[in-house]
Amino acid sequence: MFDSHTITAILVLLLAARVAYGAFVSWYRLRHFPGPLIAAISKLWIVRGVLNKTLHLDLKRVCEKYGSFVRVSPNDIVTDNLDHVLAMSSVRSPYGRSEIYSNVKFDFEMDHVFSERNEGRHQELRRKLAAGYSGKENTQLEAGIDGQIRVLLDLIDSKYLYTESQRRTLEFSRLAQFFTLDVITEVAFGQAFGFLSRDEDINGYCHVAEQALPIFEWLGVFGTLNRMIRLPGIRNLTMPRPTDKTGVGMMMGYAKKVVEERFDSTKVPREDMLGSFERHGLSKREAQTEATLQIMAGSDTTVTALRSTLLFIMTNPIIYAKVQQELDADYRDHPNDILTEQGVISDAATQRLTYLRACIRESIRMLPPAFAMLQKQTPPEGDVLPDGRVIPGGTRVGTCLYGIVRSKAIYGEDADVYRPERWIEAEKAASLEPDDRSNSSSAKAKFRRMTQGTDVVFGSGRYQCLGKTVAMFELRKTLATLLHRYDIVSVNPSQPWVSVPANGLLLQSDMWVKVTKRGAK
Ligand code: HEM
Repeated sequence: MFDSHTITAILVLLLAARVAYGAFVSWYRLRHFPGPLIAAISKLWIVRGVLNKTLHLDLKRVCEKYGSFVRVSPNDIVTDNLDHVLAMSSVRSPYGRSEIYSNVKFDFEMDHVFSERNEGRHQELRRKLAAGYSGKENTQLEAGIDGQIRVLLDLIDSKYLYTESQRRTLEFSRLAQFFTLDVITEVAFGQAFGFLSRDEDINGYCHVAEQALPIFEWLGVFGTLNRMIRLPGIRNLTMPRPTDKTGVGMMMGYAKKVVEERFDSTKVPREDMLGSFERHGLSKREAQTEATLQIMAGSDTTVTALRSTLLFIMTNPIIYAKVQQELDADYRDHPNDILTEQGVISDAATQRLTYLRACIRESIRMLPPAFAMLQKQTPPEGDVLPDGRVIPGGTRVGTCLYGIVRSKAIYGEDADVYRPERWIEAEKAASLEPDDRSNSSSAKAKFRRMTQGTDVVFGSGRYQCLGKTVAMFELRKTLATLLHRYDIVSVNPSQPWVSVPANGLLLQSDMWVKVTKRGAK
């Protein structure tokens, strides 16, 4: 018989063979896709990026090094190929959503439109939601947003202006967070939660939501862990509930209460977003989940765009001067219709502010507020790339967003520079040219490509962000009003803010500014 040493040696050999076999199988599946060696056999490469908070930049770096389709984990490919990214989400694409979308499900009884992986139900949900989100059936959208901008202005005027007698500074990132939460609750429920009017993080909501983001990020990397916390028996302890006093649960409770009041068969639906959802057949239960999703999807994203556009403008004196000149000229030329009843710059007026709109677009390009890979999944039969390589069925293919928005091929040699003028120049050149779709190097094609590359920050095709219209509407009006009314400068130019990636979003803090009121222009 074998002695104990021999048995141990055999066991070690068997174990080593099992590990080697596992590594081989793992590598073999996507062997024709280059990438960091460690990524072929484990998720360690992604884990390192998450730990260092550099994953979005690491992805760009590997796409530059290995080509447009790079393997970043045993079953993950990432691409900076804009055409492929658009094709994966197009209406007729055979790709579907990968399981990472299930990670954003917060109500364990029901998927919302962002977590739904069943294509039929996803389409059905979008059909019920689209009109409400588009603003067409929401006659109160502008007035609702104006009301919150008014609260913001009054708060700044009364508490945060820097004057000769009161040398006060403002931590803008915090106020901006309160503002976007109030706007989105106003838009979603027809009544703002009231963060701004109390100038307070009610029940520590923002704090808890911020703390949760890194946890969600890890759950996204380790899908098994994520499935575990949703198991019956465990989920009651780990998942948010409408009875919670803070965090997502608090918003679920608020949504439940408002929807209960609103979805009453004896009442005629209002002309707002919830009313539109009801008219298009969304059930009461679905409306509660969708309204909570709006808060999750629409606040952290829009607030980053608001803060970053302000940051880019106030730290570029030449750009800042041009923005204010444009605003002042519009004020002089249209004194009677630039402001709404609430003293906010009207949406119609913001359409005339070409330069400001270019600034917003350029900020979204430079610092996309949401940059997770948002992996789609190949159909069971796989996909064949134009170069003949086969991506096997069930492979996750993610977007390398920084590789697209900072692409020199699309945006030119100065792709890393904040230059709003690029949009105005490109649009003008495109408008001077006859339409010729066959010419891919034409000014028209170049402008279209730039637009597609930046629009992809909102996703595309059948998965495109439903809140894009609302977000852009809010950004245009808020920035135009703030920059017309105030001079805003950074208190600490060597570190104007702290901005940290978490779960594919950016979290900012310590954005201290000095706000002074501008005279009549
Ligand atoms: C600058 C602000 C925003 C950015 C950058 C952004 C970005 C995105 C992205 C990247 C997606 C996913 C696309 C995909 O799955 O491929 C998405 C989906 C979504 N967003 Fe936004 N978003 C923003 C603002 C908003 C706002 C304000 C709302 C709500 C009013 C909102 C509601 C949604 C919803 C409901 C979805 C799910 C769409 C679906 O699954 O079909 N977003 N957004």
